[in-house]
Amino acid sequence: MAGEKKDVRIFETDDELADGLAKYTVEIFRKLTQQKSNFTVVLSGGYLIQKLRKLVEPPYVDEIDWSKWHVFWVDERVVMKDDPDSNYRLANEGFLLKVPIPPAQIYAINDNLDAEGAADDYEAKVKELVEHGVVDVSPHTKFPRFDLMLLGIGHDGHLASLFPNHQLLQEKEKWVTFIKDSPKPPPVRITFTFPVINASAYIFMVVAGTAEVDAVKKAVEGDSSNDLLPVQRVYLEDGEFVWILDKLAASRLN
Ligand SMILES: O=C(O)[C@H](O)[C@@H](O)[C@H](O)[C@H](O)COP(=O)(O)O
Repeated sequence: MAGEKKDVRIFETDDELADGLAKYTVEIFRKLTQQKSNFTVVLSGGYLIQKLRKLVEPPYVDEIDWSKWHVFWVDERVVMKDDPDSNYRLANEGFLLKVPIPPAQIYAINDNLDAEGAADDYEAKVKELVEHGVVDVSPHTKFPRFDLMLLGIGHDGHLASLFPNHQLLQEKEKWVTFIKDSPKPPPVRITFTFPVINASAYIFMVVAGTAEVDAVKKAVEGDSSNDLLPVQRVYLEDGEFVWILDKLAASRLN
């Protein structure tokens, strides 16, 4: 994670973090939609969704033109959309149902397909949206360039479904791929690859509580080991990576 601008914002309480996350999301939305009419947002699963709770309340909810939003998932579990493990379901119930984003602009995975089929289908969908000018494209790498990725990490430093020491960390061609042996259950998932993540305009990495303190310290402060965590392998070619932490997640930072 060298190269790009690194920004660390620390909040005292969970409510202040949710407030800050809503405020920065509004700021980025306003900034980017001065030039264009679409705002492409990528969500992870995990507790990120619950941290978006202030964005769906006044004043923030009224500061966004939700008709401009197009919503994607950085990773998804290969389960039915109504399964308790579905990241779509989590986001839908905790966030999307509370805001007027046109349903056709919410891109869930096809839950009738197996992992490989769902990954190919999702990549084809993103390609179509690139062709129609909905999703931008990186002028350097030709990978899709999403406006804002709202992500979380695991205690092992994974992001999306890109886990330590897994061969998917090496994927350089595909936009979307699949995994059948995820160490975090459930095992079968699809995920965006590093080249897609690295093409993003903004990433907000939201971490709260003590579970990921070591991963946060290693990623934010760096270390001399060659054993990079997945989150340390993010290298935004032309973007901004913002850590949004509560004071517990930041408690081991110098
Ligand atoms: O499907 C998933 O498991 C998530 O999308 C995953 O990428 C998540 O963002 C991190 O694992 C952090 O999860 P927690 O917030 O639960 O720690």
